[in-house]
Amino acid sequence: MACGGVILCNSFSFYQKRMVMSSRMQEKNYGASVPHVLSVAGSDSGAGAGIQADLKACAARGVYCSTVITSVTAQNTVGVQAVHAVPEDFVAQQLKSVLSDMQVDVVKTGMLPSVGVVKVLLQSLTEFSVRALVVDPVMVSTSGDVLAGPSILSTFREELLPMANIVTPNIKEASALLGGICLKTVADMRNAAELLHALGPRNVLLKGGDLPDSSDAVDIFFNGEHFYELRSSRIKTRNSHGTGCTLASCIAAELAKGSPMLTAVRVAKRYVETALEYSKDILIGNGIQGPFDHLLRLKSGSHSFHRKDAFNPSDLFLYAVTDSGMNKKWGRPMVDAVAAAIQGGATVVQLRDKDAETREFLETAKSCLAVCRSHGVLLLINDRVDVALASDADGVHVGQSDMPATVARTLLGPEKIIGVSCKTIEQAQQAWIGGADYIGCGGVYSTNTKANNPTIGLDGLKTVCSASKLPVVAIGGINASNAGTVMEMGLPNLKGVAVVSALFDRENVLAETKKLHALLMEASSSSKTQ
Ligand SMILES: Nc1ncnc2c1ncn2[C@@H]1O[C@H](COP(=O)(O)OP(=O)(O)O)[C@@H](O)[C@H]1O
Ligand SMILES: Cc1ncc(COP(=O)(O)O)c(N)n1
Ligand SMILES: [Mg+2]
Repeated sequence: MACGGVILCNSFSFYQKRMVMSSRMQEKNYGASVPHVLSVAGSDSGAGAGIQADLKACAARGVYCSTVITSVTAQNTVGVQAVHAVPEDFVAQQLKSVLSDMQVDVVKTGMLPSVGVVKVLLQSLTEFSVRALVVDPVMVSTSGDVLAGPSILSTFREELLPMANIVTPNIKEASALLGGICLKTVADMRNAAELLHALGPRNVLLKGGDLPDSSDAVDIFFNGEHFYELRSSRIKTRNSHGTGCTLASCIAAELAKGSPMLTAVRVAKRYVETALEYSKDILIGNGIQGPFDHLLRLKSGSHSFHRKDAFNPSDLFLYAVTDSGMNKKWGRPMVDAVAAAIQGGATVVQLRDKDAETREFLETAKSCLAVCRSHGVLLLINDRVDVALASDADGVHVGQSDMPATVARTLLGPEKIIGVSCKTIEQAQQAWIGGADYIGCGGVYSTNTKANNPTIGLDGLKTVCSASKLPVVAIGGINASNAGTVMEMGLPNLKGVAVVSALFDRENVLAETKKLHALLMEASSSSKTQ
């Protein structure tokens, strides 16, 4: 029986090395090491598969990925146009550079174009210990182009597979490794997985993405004792280029985080399925097989929806905060009220609904967002970071007992807008440190929309505005009778007023918004001339 996986051969020295290294680093206070996968694979210029897929998969799974490039392919969604192998001694140099310096947890292999490259890799693995080796025995691209010829097969079988903690062939690769046997059914796949296991890898995952006539995507996992049939529905999409590379990288990433093998495989399969489902309609390239979006960020067709500019403090000028109770009372859907406020001159809308069920809130957010986007007006969501993310609204507004701005910023990313309700200088300072874009300051006057909310008055507003490093919108009991007074004070950083009842607890939202807008225009021009 062969060695049976890197972990058994080298685990002691790995842990020893890691302990010495990390204590040295900690002494110097450089911080904690992170899970790390080294991908040894080919470059795909179209970036759907190969090294590029591995980098994206590891990034998506929260694992650092270093890369040793074995081959450079000129490739796109049509196929592989040319292959340029990296000289073997240069592959060796890359391996040495990475492994002699960085603490690699798991090595994942993809395209290994020659016997020499496999030998160089195996040599490095004897010099530098890692916890696990994931082998994706890439041979032929889905487009049918050869990435590693049949001369590689015996080295794979006799030298690489025995070192692997897991090998992840697709149907064609399994067939080639087993001398050309025919794989047509799940039963054939089980049989092949067992035969492959006998070659020495600790675990086998035989991927069935290309199994003919299967309505499910079925993979067979075999650990030498048990078979597991991993099934998911087959997603109808052309965008499946790089699924194999991604699956293997994700397995490596999960192993690097410390997951057991079967868990890593299950997570990886679920991840590929999720990414394919998300990306099923995106269009990149004109060939038959497109790449998918590993980071679940590319929104198909949504670019026409995007607002023109980043946050501009003058957007706070007339800030409409909705109230579902008021709109119900007046018998109008939220989206109509929002449309009327925008037509009347509202410059930003905040969707505030403390009672709605999540599904209903999300639907409302999506329909209001469509209206806001078509008018170039920002839509913020009160409190619910999840709803802001799910609807792709422009940001959130959080109160002092909601999610802290700094946590919301981590979840929402750098470009979403975050507003924080503040009553004091300290809270305003904290909002700034937490990465907020503006603060809402109040209640300036007393209001029915918020119970037990002490007012800070115009003096409190002035105190906070003077100290704030962020633009401020005044809130709380503001209406047509007092908005002028607030704006005419000409307070530093005060960019506008936020209004609830004065717009939405009225019969005619359009008329009320227009009135308030006109009044604010007049007040701000008179404060400028003072
Ligand atoms: N259309 C699909 N829907 C869902 N999962 C898929 C689909 N195509 C492939 N997969 C999954 O993606 C992974 C990679 O499989 P496969 O495409 O067979 O590998 P390769 O890219 O190496 O040919 C497997 O887990 C497989 O089940
Ligand atoms: C550099 C490189 N590595 C691997 C693959 C396999 O990916 P797929 O099976 O999705 O074509 C590829 N096409 N190119
Ligand atoms: Mg493949």
